[in-house]
Amino acid sequence: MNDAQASRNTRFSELSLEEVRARISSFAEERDWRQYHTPRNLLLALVGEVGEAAEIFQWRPDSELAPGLPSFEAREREHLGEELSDVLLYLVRLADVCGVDLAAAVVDKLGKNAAKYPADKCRGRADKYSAYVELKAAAKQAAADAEAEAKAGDKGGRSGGAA
Ligand SMILES: Nc1ccn([C@H]2C[C@H](O)[C@@H](COP(=O)(O)OP(=O)(O)OP(=O)(O)O)O2)c(=O)n1
Repeated sequence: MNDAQASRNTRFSELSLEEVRARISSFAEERDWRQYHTPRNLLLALVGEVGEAAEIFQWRPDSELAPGLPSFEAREREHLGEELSDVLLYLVRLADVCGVDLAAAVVDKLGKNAAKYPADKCRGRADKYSAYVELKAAAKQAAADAEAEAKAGDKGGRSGGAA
């Protein structure tokens, strides 16, 4: 990573997925909108908002879309933030009404991704994991090990947990 790339890296403000879940849930309840927030409607709304985010990029030259979007004006970056927020809000709400613990699912998926794409084998290559045929068995074993470890930790946590 060069200096220009490093200087673009910013941290997000603190916000948990649980807080987002609770706030969009209250927003819907206060408006009696649970009736509209069905899994299908929310998935369609999510895809629609992805399209709105895509509209911001479409037809622009590659030179304007370098990482960090250096040529974007403040209002354009704010607009992008609004559309990405809509995507996140509908995604979290969709997970909620589908009974998916999105925070847990994300942590689990990150672990699976790491097992499928070992850094030492994949660094600098964008191949799909299936290209690493010789690694598949090892990745599967690593995923199984991670699951067994998580289960063991879970049991330990439960048995040692408070009331
Ligand atoms: N039935 C609805 C309607 C809206 N929202 C919330 C979630 C989104 O964050 C935002 C979406 O609002 P709009 O449909 O008005 O979409 P935009 O904010 O993108 O407005 P526009 O389409 O004018 O750009 O409001 C919601 O939860 N449920």
